[in-house]
Amino acid sequence: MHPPRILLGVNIDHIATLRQSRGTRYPDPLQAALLAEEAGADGITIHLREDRRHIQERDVRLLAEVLNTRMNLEIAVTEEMMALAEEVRPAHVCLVPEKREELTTEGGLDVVGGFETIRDACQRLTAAGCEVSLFVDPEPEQIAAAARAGAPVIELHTGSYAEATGDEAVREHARLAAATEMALELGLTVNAGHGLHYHNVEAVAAIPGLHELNIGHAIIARALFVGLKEAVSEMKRLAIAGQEAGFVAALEEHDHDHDHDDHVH
Ligand SMILES: CC(=O)[C@@H](O)[C@H](O)COP(=O)(O)O
Ligand SMILES: NCC(=O)COP(=O)(O)O
Repeated sequence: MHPPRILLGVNIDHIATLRQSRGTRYPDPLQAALLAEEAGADGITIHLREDRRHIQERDVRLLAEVLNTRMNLEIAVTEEMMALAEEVRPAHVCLVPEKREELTTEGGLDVVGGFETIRDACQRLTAAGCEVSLFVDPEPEQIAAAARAGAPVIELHTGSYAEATGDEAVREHARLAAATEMALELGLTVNAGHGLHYHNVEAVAAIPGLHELNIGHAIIARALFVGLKEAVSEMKRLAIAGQEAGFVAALEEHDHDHDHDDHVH
């Protein structure tokens, strides 16, 4: 059976990065979110960092009022962030690790190490009506812990894949595929994101069973040259093409295995 179409969540953090770099009112993340939705974004992702380097609390509250799709709010597991999420109640909350000195999110959440805190956070957010996702590296023990913690969704950190080249990229891609398969077997919904761009997105979208890709930096960067709507719709087209190619490849592999079995018997 044909899988449901893969979804694209557009991360608009870096619209706010540009605004904050001068303390102006522009460019406005709200305007970006609405344009992205018009271009086909299935959801809008924002990361409210503790240092407020880009998205501000005001953006979160205003976006909650104007979005036509769904908000995916990325936050660290701190009391301040948890209280805000419980108040705003975004459709999705993705719990992420955070370091002040990092340029961008460097690794996945350590669900094994912080199990009780993360399990309690999942319970609180679920009680507030949010669907919780945990941003994890493609590591079996982290995925198993995410399922035990009660998160219905994980987002696989694709940063290591995005940074790799040659054989290492092939290995990282295989890790993502194996992690997706394992998570699906545990009944989790599997999203993926970080560092995806116009040249590597198709291979990730081809992994069977992925639900949604969250992509920001590359889309906002391309928007400078082609406009945001074009940048979003091009990314969406590539994600869907990648998913389709993965589906065809899986069918061919299945047919090949059957032919092989027929010859053996
Ligand atoms: C958690 C994640 O991978 C990103 O969505 C995150 O938003 C990255 O943070 P910056 O946008 O600050 O790079
Ligand atoms: N969770 C990943 C995300 O939202 C976007 O990350 P990036 O494309 O800005 O690296």
